[in-house]
Amino acid sequence: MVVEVLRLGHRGDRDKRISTHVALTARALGADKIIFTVEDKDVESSVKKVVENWGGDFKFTVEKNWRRYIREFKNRGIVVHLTMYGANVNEIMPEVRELSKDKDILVIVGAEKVPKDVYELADYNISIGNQPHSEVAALAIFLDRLFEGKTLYRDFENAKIKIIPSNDRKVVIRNK
Ligand SMILES: C[S@@+](CC[C@H](N)C(=O)[O-])C[C@H]1O[C@@H](n2cnc3c(N)ncnc32)[C@H](O)[C@@H]1O
Repeated sequence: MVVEVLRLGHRGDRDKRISTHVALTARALGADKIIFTVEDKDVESSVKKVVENWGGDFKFTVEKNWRRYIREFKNRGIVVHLTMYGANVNEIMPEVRELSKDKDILVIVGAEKVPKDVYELADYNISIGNQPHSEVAALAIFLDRLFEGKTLYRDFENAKIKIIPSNDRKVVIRNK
């Protein structure tokens, strides 16, 4: 299964930090690729620097024609839109996990108001509770439920920096 995250919208300076966090959270919690719908070279270079230092093969792309991307994705996988209006993640996740055994997943998270047709394009509109919070939190919980915690142990290939988990000190390995 390949997991991709579509970051729908990005309001320039205002969203630089949170959009970067969406991408880093996607990578750290098991997604393979992030797709932005708006170009931002600063965000792109921050994410690429993390990949260069911390390893793995996480992809960063920009797709301005995101509706076409979603439609084409549906030929190979399922589309999940995270929204506070959706069906509760607790009820819907077993079904999504079952489908993920032989299908890829595209997870959509918004920045500002999400256009109405996204709700129709998505196969699943899923809420992480029905209170407004953050796309970073919503994405983190969704991915953690999808992978059932396993990606928290993931090793990233070709990492220049690696942490050895420790309860009482910082242990960092740097590969030249
Ligand atoms: C700050 S919110 C803006 C939402 C916007 N007001 C709207 O009506 O779509 C940004 C994104 O966070 C995610 N989000 C926020 N709260 C959520 C929740 N309770 N469940 C799932 N996703 C949520 C959604 O992906 C949303 O598009």
